[in-house]
Amino acid sequence: MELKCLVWDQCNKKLHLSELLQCIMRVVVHFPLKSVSALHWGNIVCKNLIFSGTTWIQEIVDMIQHDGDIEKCKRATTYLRHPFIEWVLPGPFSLELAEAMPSPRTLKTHLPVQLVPPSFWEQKCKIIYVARNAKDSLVSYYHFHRMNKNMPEPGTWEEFLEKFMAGQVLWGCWYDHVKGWWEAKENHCILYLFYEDLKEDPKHEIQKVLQFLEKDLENEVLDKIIHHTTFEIMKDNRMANYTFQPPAVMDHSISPFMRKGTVGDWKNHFTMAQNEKFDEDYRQKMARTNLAFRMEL
Ligand SMILES: Nc1ncnc2c1ncn2[C@@H]1O[C@H](COP(=O)(O)OS(=O)(=O)O)[C@@H](OP(=O)(O)O)[C@H]1O
Repeated sequence: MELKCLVWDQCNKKLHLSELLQCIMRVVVHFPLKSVSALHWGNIVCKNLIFSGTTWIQEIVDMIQHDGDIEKCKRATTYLRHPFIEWVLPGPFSLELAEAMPSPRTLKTHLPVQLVPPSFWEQKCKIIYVARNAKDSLVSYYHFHRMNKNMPEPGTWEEFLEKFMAGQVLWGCWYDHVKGWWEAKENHCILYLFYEDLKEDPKHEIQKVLQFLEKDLENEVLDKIIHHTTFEIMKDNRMANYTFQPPAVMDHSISPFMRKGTVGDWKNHFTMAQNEKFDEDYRQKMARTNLAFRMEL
């Protein structure tokens, strides 16, 4: 609750994005909102989500944009192919990378809808949002905190569960994030996908992406994209599985980035009591939306 107020208060006062993000995400971001707004982004496809299959949709979009050419999609790591606009990385700054790329560029962001640079809307960027059910997102996020040394210590599973429910995690409150983007799709160019649907029927969901990006590919190429973007293949793809990060940043021996890639792993983490408490809280927070998730397939 506190975090949510902080975001809105500071947005209303038009503070710099860097100040906002330092508060919210405890990372240092060097570009102020003004300079981001002033950029001409062109026709960008970007993905906005919170620990829900970003890397997966990035690979799908890249394969689509390169007509299923696997070698071209292995030209660089995920980070370099798709600048992560709010994250400061060693090496070239994400924004510089983005500016050097020809349109249509593909960018990555986890920002909640109210923090997206206004130019995204002004330039009518195409946005693909992938949402994942809260319980699996939470489990995945917890393990990511354990293995990623740039993230705050998650504490115990029980402690992290409480923080998640309270929205006291990086990129803010899951409930507000998914609802915010769900509402925004009524007025903007947003394709809202669900991780569970992608898992259940990748062909159907990738066809939606093709249509959204106004691309037409042969059936054979589509099958190639489906295969190349399966969990098993991506787990072995060094350009997508984050093993390119040194262990001091991501320690895959604690928990691999490509961990399980399933729906329903939350059942291996929640106790019965935790599940009941979570469900009750969830009902309240999601009461006034028609946005519905599947917790299992
Ligand atoms: N191809 C494919 N199929 C199924 N699942 C996949 C795939 N690629 C990534 N993943 C899973 O997505 C989880 C990581 O989420 P993100 O990519 O959004 O992480 S990040 O926020 O961008 O760092 C993480 O989920 P968990 O395995 O449940 O932890 C990844 O395994």
